[in-house]
Amino acid sequence: MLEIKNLNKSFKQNHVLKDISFKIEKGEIGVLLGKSGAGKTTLLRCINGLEEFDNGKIIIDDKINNNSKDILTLKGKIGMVFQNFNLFPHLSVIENIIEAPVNVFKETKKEALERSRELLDIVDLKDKEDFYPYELSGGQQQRVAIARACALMPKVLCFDEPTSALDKDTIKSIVNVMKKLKSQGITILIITHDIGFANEVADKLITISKGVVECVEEVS
Ligand SMILES: Nc1ncnc2c1ncn2[C@@H]1O[C@H](COP(=O)(O)OP(=O)(O)OP(=O)(O)O)[C@@H](O)[C@H]1O
Repeated sequence: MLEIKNLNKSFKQNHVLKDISFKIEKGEIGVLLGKSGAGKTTLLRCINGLEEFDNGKIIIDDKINNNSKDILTLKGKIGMVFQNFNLFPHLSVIENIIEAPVNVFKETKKEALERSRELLDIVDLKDKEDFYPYELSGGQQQRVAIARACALMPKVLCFDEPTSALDKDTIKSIVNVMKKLKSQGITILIITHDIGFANEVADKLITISKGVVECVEEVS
């Protein structure tokens, strides 16, 4: 579950996020819509702890982040898949996925490898574990990035424009992966300008206009 309560964020005099509040239940997909400059990326960066916010709360299950100093309480609970995937070019697919669990979270390699292979199965890339990012298509790299973010077992997974630069069939495979993750109880938040994709995956459409939540719509 991800809940944002009365979150405010300014860059100097520019009040970019104004009293943002909404909630996405466990295993739901929320999509953030809004014109360029509305504040979507800034909100995602606040949720991920990449940006400090002025006041308000970010709640993930039973953990509360009142401001960025509390982000440690949420560490590992939020995963992020970036628009450019951010894979390590010199590491193979499986090495990319186990890197953070082993080096940052000090899991044993055996443990990390086991879960990574399960994740590669979910993203349908079982046969690509020894490939390097440059040997993969854009959609395959996207799926590796998703598996890597999931390797830390996040409660909430955020995506910034996951379908930009992908063709229709590849988008379909990303939709399938998202639905599988959702069925495992992961809460997902996506920024997209792709309305067709939004309608296909979203349980909730959250529209932001000039830093204000304009409407929250349940999708049946
Ligand atoms: N680091 C920063 N310093 C100052 N102002 C910023 C910074 N980052 C974003 N802004 C401002 O915050 C506002 C919202 O930007 P943001 O990138 O969140 O919009 P967006 O909805 O994600 O837009 P897009 O769809 O074009 O990516 C803009 O007015 C932008 O100029």
